[in-house]
Amino acid sequence: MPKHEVDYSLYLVTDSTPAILGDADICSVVEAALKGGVTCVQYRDKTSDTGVLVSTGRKLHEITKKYKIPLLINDRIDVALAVGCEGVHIGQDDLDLPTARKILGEDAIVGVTVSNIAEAEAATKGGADYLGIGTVFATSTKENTKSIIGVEGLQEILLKIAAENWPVKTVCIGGINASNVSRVVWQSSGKGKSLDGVAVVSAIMAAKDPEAASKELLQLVKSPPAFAKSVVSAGQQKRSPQELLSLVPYIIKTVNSKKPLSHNMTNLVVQNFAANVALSVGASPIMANYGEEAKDLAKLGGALVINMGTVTPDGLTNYLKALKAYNDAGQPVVYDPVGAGATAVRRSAVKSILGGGYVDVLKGNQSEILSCVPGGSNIQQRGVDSESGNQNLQELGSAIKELARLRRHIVVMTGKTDLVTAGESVFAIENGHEYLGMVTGTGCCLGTTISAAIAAHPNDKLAATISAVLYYGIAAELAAERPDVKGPGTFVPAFIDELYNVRKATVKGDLEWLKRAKVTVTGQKFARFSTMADKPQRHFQRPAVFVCDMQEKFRSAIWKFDLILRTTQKVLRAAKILDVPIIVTTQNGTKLGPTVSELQELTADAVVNADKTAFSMLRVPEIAARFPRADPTGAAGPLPSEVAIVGIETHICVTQTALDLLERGHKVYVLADGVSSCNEMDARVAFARLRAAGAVITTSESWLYECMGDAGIPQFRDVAKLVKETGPGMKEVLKGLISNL
Ligand SMILES: Cc1ncc(COP(=O)(O)OP(=O)(O)O)c(N)n1
Ligand SMILES: Cc1ncsc1CCOP(=O)(O)O
Repeated sequence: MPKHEVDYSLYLVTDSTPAILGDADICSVVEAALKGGVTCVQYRDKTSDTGVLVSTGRKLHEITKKYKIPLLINDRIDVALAVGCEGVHIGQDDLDLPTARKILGEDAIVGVTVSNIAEAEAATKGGADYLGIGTVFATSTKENTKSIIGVEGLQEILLKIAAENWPVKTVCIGGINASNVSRVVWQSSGKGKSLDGVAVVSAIMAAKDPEAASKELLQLVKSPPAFAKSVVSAGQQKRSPQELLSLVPYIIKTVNSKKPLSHNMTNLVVQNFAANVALSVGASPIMANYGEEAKDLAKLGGALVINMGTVTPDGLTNYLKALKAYNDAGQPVVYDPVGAGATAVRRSAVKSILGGGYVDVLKGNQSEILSCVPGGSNIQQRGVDSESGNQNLQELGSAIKELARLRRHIVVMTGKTDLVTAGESVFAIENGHEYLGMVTGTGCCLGTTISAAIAAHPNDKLAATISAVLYYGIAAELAAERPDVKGPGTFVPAFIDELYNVRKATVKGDLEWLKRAKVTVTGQKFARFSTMADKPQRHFQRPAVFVCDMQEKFRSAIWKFDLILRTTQKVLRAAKILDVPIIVTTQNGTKLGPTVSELQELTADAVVNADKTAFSMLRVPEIAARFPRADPTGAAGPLPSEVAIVGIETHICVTQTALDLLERGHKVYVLADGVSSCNEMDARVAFARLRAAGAVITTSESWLYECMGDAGIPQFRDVAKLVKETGPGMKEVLKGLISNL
């Protein structure tokens, strides 16, 4: 097998010690593991003499050859030569890489252990085929490990490899097993960086059934963990503050109606305060610090808050148990690293928690968040200034953006200006009051408020988090302004009241409070919340584009498919310019193929991209959740969306989607130059039906101009340019598709 084709997905490293192998036979264990799907094997035997190493190595090679899987020898180049196997794995203290390469030749596979960027660079430049990155987690299999690097150390090395485009494969090693493998693989991928596989010893060599263990591990390597299904998408991050503001009432109302569980593992000082805040914001609090309970609690659809304000060794064990339980259940977690940089114990607790699971939201003040930057932050802690052009605010924004990207979660940095990011835009929120900083526990209770919002909105955690921060800050302003509030002491009960009052007002449709919102993308002007009565910035308040089932298999069957494809491309390009969310579906993708290749890149940022079997796109739960029953006043539901539909087939999926949207009170634009059916007549009849049902049948160009509403909007020039560029082609589309409708 050419070495560039080696699959490192599940790399078995053997161990012959009784503590791991027991009395099993190494060859039988390796063969069982190969049957289970192991993709690469390393013979690692630290105790046998050379004769045994060579004879066992030869036996193992006979077996691995049968499965067409490469065999490597740990440390010993002489043994690898004697066995005639595919290569070696060398550590930092073994024979050097150039010598190994010289002896074994270019065709041999040479892997090198690395635990930091400098070692990774030297090994890559020295011609290593792959890097064994570790030790990730402490493991009893190898006690004399130089450094435990955690998932963060692993991520840092992978990021560097991606940034430098180093041509080297990567596996991680150390403490990898079925309970953490999909998380580690997932946390190590994204933004160009990824692992090629994982290396394990005890998870297979010590397993009762090595074949079953290998099968399970391989499956876990290839499947994302439960919590990955609802991470913030690129499309969600591109929304404007205005768009996010318009979601706040809906988010607060959903917390009110769902009453989600807010499971607080919080410090001794704020237990009571946090429980009362949870009740005021409409959540159902449980203050449960015993980790064993978390498995059951995680099944109740809520969110977990880990607040390490009064951390203890027992507390840490309990946090890690709860974190795992919520991760396994795919339920969200907020982590508040209280006092993170203050003591060595807390610094180590931060590492354990961030390395021990996935947190959806990391929330803390400036110094706490900067203490969570791997390797420490270079930013001088000067205090957050409110000016949008402020240098420090920009710097802090960049630091938390990096942090959010690295861990693929949301970061909330509180201060005079609160900053929120999921790795792209940094949203700055300037609501709140100085009393918040004069009362113990207000920061902690923001974590509780965020937990309620993300539990109620697991599919849009960014909007939920921003809503929670705004709601909390504005309630504080309202409380501080009350005549009965004389200082921090009287502020506390008033604040709890105002959290309650704002929620109740929102449920009744009174959104006056939200006009105080000051949210912006750092460096830009504040967005203002506008009700429908205020002058909208864009003609359409809540536009969206639905791309229905534009799949490979339909290409030849659909009447004028190539023409509707051109329209779809134009509409999607315009949607990107206008920041209009894109929703995509495929119908029975395994059978009918993916979305056509021409639309892959244009739909990469779609806020939903789902496969379905039902004909209506609204039957996809994720889409249905985004387009619930609307209310034109915004009082009894979100404001109506204005949805443009392109895709196929006009008389089936497009029709059913349009009817479902209309039934939920949304406005529907069916773009006649962007939809089609196999049979032209079916499409014509469908148009008549849709028009009668209240849909607007129009052209893409008309919809785009209506969507913009005003040539004064900043995006107008780009959209007009796009329309002009595609003009001649579109004439053909219109003639071909709708001249005879
Ligand atoms: C795939 C893989 N990665 C790392 C190691 C560790 O090798 P080394 O540093 O030489 O330590 P020992 O294995 O000799 O204890 C490995 N063996 N395989
Ligand atoms: C060989 C090696 N190198 C770093 S950790 C390790 C042992 C990994 O063993 P396990 O998979 O049982 O944790």
